[in-house]
Amino acid sequence: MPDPAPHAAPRGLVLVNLGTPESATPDAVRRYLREFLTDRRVVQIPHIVWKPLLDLVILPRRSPVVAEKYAEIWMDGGSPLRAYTERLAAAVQARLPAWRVRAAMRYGTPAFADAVEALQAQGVREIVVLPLYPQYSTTTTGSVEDAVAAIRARLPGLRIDLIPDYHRDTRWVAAVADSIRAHWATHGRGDRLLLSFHGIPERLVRAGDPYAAQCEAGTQAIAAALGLDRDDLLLTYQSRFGRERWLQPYTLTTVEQLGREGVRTLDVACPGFAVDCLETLEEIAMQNADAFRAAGGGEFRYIPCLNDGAAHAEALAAIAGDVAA
Ligand SMILES: C=CC1=C(C)c2cc3[nH]c(cc4nc(cc5[nH]c(cc1n2)c(C)c5CCC(=O)O)C(CCC(=O)O)=C4C)c(C)c3C=C
Ligand SMILES: [Fe+2]
Ligand SMILES: [Fe+2]
Repeated sequence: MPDPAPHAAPRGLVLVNLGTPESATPDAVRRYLREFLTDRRVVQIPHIVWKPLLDLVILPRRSPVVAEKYAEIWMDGGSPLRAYTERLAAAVQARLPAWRVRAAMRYGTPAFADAVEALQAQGVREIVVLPLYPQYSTTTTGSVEDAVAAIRARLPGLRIDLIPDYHRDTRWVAAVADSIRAHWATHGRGDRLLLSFHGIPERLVRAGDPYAAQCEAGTQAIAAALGLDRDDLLLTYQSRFGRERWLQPYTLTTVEQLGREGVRTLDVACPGFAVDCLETLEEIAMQNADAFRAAGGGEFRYIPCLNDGAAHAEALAAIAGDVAA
């Protein structure tokens, strides 16, 4: 391939994460949850039933409780999910000088459509969209695909490619394995290693969502990269919402069981989350850690997400570069 012409239009890369409230207040949490939980990719209950339930019961009850949880993890740069995603985009930009890299959120700000339009205004004609979900799910990546379809219809002159998943990409797997090894180098290897992924309803997997299979395949790849057998790792699912049966085993039930068994040191990583957020910093590192100890367990050692670390930025830059090659 010849080098691109010196005045070739720059390529765009949009790293898309879920979204998060603007502030740790009940009002901001309510606005965020309302947008998120009315996406039909996320909740499939007919709106005629779901909207009144959401507005009259779920949001009034949940928003103040969840706002307090956000307040416990809030950072100087705002919500951890947004702050880390923006730092990650800057770290990827540093590795792709010929590109224009932006962070965007599927719900809330910086809005995905605004990021794409800003790139277009900078002269970008080809955009790679990288949802920050290593494993594909209709509930997450599928929703970003909907947003891409809407933009394509509105801006037909743009070429937009989307990376559906990277759960077995060797560079990403190596970055996760290295982060676990680095934790062991500092703290020593724990008695057990558990990988906790965000859950989804089992119903969606039965209907064809590949998410669970990708969590399993990624776990096998991470085990192999660590030189372990698959049986040396536990894979569990967290963050259940609602009454339906979600993917099993549940993280909370498992850590309580491990605590009852008297496990002294438990290492926990969350490789489905690109960056730390409410579901890792509060649910795992606080709630699940407390539950483990209350059940009789010893030390619960949370291994942070890849966040804006060099290995992560390099892996994502390489994954995006492959699409454009
Ligand atoms: C309604 C059901 C939900 C599905 C399905 C779901 C799938 C899903 N979510 C993530 C990643 C994240 N979820 C986060 C928060 C969060 N998720 C749900 C519900 C569902 N998620 C809710 C209601 C919330 C908000 C918190 C709460 O009210 O309990 C976050 C963190 C956001 C933050 O601001 O820090 C992430 C990230 C994945 C990967 C996924 C499916 C695979
Ligand atoms: Fe979620
Ligand atoms: Fe949660």
